[in-house]
Amino acid sequence: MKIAITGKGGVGKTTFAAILSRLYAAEGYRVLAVDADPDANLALALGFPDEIISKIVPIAEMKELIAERTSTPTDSFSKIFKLNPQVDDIPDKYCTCCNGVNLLTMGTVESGGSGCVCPEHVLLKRLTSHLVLQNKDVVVMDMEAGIEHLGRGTAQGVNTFIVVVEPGARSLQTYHKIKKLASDIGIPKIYAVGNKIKNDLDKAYILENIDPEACLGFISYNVDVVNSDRPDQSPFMNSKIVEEVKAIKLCFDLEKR
Ligand SMILES: Nc1ncnc2c1ncn2[C@@H]1O[C@H](COP(=O)(O)OP(=O)(O)OP(=O)(O)O)[C@@H](O)[C@H]1O
Repeated sequence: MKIAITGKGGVGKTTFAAILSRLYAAEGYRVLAVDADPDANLALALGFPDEIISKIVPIAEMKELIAERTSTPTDSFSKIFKLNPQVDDIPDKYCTCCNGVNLLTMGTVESGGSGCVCPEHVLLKRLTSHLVLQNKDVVVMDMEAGIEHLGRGTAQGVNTFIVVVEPGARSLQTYHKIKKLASDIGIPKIYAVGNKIKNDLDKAYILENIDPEACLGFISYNVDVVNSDRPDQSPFMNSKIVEEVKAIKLCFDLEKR
């Protein structure tokens, strides 16, 4: 199963992706968590210690690897390069494992843009679409905020989108844009998780503005989660949010059965 966690900026994608990854790992799944959001720090949210985080090099910054796989020189990338670089060995060789979760950090393609075709981008795109899955494998991708990445095809090969929404009009607007784009790339149904919920009115507002059957559940606004966004902390240490994500995961697993 390859799940992309998407949504507007700051809604809680990284928090949710980290807890979901840890929950699948605790059940014995081989979990590959992919940090595809240049603004996120999925390693931190997963509870990786500082000494491990400081050694992580994003794939997009591995100039020699990109040059070797796309057959371009490292110093000045030529305009001619391989569009089908070998990527099958990359997850095993370059991911960092901690707390039962294998993490692959994609990084930023500086020269990006919606139509970007450069060696770095070609490698990342091929990598996400070729993450090979076996029976008990789950790939959880923490996506860049918004919808531009869908246009760039970063989510190729993903079979499920979970959109994190908060009770606000802009976040729900993003949900509808993602729904449309997902359907354009052949994903008929997307799911939603309501985050930062303060009361029943928040829940009702979300349910009125999305397809109610797409809603997997809600996560309460929790000030301890804000405080867990610090080194050597993780939202996974907060039992209340973990229980809420467990209930959401159960609903999702039943849907997918
Ligand atoms: N349920 C919650 N209650 C309170 N704060 C939360 C909750 N979920 C997430 N947050 C806080 O909201 C902020 C944004 O969360 P997070 O980084 O997970 O969002 P994101 O969607 O990945 O953001 P970005 O788009 O910037 O990558 C963080 O400070 C996080 O601690």
